[in-house]
Amino acid sequence: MQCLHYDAGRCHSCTLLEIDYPTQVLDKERHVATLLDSVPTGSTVEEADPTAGSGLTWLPAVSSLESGFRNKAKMVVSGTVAEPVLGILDRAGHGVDLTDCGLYPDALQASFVPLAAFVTQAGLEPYEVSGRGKRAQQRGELKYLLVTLSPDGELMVRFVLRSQESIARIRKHLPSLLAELPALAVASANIQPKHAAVLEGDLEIPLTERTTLPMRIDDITLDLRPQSFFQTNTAVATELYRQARTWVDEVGPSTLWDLYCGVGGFALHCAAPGRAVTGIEISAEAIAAASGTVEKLRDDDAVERFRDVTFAAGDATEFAVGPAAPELPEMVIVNPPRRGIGPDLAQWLETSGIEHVLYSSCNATTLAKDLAAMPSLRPVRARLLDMFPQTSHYEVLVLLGRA
Ligand SMILES: C[S@@+](CC[C@H](N)C(=O)[O-])C[C@H]1O[C@@H](n2cnc3c(N)ncnc32)[C@H](O)[C@@H]1O
Repeated sequence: MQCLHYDAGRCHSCTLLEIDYPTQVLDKERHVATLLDSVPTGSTVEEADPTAGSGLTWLPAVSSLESGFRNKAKMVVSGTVAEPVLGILDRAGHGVDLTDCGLYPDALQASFVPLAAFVTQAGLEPYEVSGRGKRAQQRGELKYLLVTLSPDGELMVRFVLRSQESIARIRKHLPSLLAELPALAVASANIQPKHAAVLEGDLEIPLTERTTLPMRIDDITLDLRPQSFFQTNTAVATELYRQARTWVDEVGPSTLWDLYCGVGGFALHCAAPGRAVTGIEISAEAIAAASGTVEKLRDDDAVERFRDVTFAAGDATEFAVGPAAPELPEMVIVNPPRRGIGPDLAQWLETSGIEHVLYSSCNATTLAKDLAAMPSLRPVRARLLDMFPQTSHYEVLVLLGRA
C-alpha cells in the first residue's frame, strides 16, 4: 500500500507498510506459531470431531482488505477553530491531517469534511497543551472526534471534550451537521476533563435520539453504544465469529460462558437451541446493549436459539473464581483485552475440569503466557485472523482441549 504520509515521515502508525501484504500475513503466522511452540499441544475433541488428530492444527489464515478496513477513526483535533486539523499529532506536537488515511473506508473519509466544517461552525476550539509538568497550560475544548461506520453505512460520532462548555453550541448546530451528513445516526459528547493520555472519560452525553449503532454481522445485529468495544475490522470480525461458532458447534456444549463478552459478539453467534449461554463483561453499558440485542432477537422467529442467553456485568475472574460462582459450564470462551486473562483466571480454568476453552486473543504474547499457566488445556486448533493489516498486530483464535 502506498501512503504519502508514511513516505513523508509524517505518520509512523503503519509499521509494516513497506512489506507486501501476503508476506505480512506469513510473518504473523510464523510469529504466533513460534510463540505457541513452547506450549504443549494435544487433542481431546476427537469425539466431537473425528477428523481432529493429535497436536495442533492450524487453519489457513484469514486475510483482510489491505486498505479501507477500519470501521473506526480516532481523530485528534488540532489547529484552530477556523482551520481544524483532524488526524494525529507528530512528535513535535503539531497536527497532521490524516483525513485521507488509506485505512479508512470511503464512507468514513467522506465524513471528515463535514465534521471539520462543523467544528468551525459550532466554534469548537481544538484542545491544546503547552508547557510541561506543573507548568502545563491547557486551552481549547475539543480533544478527539471518534467516528464509527456500521456495515450498513450509518455513522456514530463522538465529540471528546474537556468540559461541557460547548454542549449547547453543538446542540444548536447539530441539525445542519445532520443535513450535511445524513448517515449520522448517533452522536454524543464524551467529557474527559483530565490532561492525561486517557482517550475518554466516564460521562457520555447523548446528542441524538438514537444512542445505539446497529452493527449487522451475518444474521445478528449487535447494538453498539458509544463507550462499548467493537472489533475494528468488521469483515474479519465476521470471520472470527463464524469460526468460533463452527468450533463451538463441533464441541456442542449445552452450557457456555462468554467471558469479556463486550456487546455479545461471541455469545450471540454461538447461541443454539438447548444451549445456555452466559456473557460476562465489565462494562455495564455493553451489557445493557447485549441484553437489548437478545431481547430483540427473541422477538424474531429465532426464539429457541436465543431463549437461554443471558448477560451480566462484572469482572470475568471474579465471576468464575468468586464466592458466588455459578455451576461450571461445559465450555468457556475468553476474549480479553491485550493484557490477557491473567494468572488467576488461567489457574482457575486449569483446575476447573472444563473440557474446552476457546481463546480469542489480540496479543499472542499474553496468550502464550496464559496458555503456559494452564498446561492441561492444550491448543488443538488455531487460526490467525489479520484484523490489523499494515501493523504487527493480529487476532488469533485457539481451541483448547483438556489433555
Ligand atoms: C477484546 S474486547 C472483546 C469484546 C467482545 N468479546 C467482542 O468480540 O467484541 C475485551 C472486552 O473485555 C472487557 N473487559 C475488560 N476488563 C474486563 C474484566 N476485568 N472483566 C470482564 N470484562 C472485561 C472490555 O470492556 C472489552 O469489552
